[in-house]
Amino acid sequence: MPPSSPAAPTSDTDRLAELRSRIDQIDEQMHGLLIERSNIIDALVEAKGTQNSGGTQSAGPDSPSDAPTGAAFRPLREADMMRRLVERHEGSLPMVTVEHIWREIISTFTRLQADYVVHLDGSADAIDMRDAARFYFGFALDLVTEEDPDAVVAAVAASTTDLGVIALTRAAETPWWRALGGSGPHILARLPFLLETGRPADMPALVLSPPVSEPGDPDISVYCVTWMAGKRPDNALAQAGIEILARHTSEGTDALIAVPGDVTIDAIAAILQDAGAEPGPLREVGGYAAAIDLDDSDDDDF
Ligand SMILES: O=C(O)C(=O)C[C@]1(C(=O)O)C=C[C@@H](O)C=C1
Repeated sequence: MPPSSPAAPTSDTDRLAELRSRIDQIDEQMHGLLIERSNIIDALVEAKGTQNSGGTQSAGPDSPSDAPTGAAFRPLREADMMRRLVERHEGSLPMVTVEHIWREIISTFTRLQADYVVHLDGSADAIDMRDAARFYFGFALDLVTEEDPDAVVAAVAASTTDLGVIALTRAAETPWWRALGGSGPHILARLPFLLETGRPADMPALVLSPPVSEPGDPDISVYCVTWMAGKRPDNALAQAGIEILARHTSEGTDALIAVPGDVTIDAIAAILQDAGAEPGPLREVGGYAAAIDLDDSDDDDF
């Protein structure tokens, strides 16, 4: 028998090798771009002044800052970036996967600017809460589970750097939001940001932070308000696009409401008054970027 010679490459194996080589090139480009992005973040950290505020250590990518986390976070900028990703996206890669990759990148670069931990609401389902926190803040971050929403608020209030995540429960056990606002914690974001039926990490939650240095003008402002027990101004509020995020009723009703940015505080008070709810003073306690509903999109690629 003649010695067998190696099989000549078939056109299929050629094609496979060519595609893998193209994937390697793309991976190299992506890696190079991430390295370039991290170099830009180093310069941005200096420009933003989020470096170590006066300690002996110099802060840089290897030594996260002890500057307030609020100085590092730019939630509205993050929302703009996410909107552009949604607009540009096409093809078979699920949009929520793109969101996840970018959340990991942004969280990592935030972590280079401020050293913080995230306090989680232990009264919520532990797996759902952890999924939401990991999806939004990445896998490198320290998570601390607190007993309940009040303990999360207290932990964020006791720190200049830490964040909190509280599950949104319409009928709340306590009016935990009373301690928000002013120099206390603020609501910074609402999760999830991209809405899609069946998406992973879909537990509705609010993110708390120390006051951010440039809060900007959020699409949705969040207010605390009280009204008379037994009154249900839900429909009147809904007609103005106002959502009751959570409420707690004892002698009166304490509510946390989400209000479109163009509705004034006087207009909210008037709606409640007209509905016979006799509201107390309204206090703004934060705001967030409006979510993007992928199910509503005209684009079939989602
Ligand atoms: O733009 C900034 O101010 C940044 O710090 C950069 C960056 C990012 O990685 O793109 C990180 C954190 C902010 O929340 C927003 C964006």
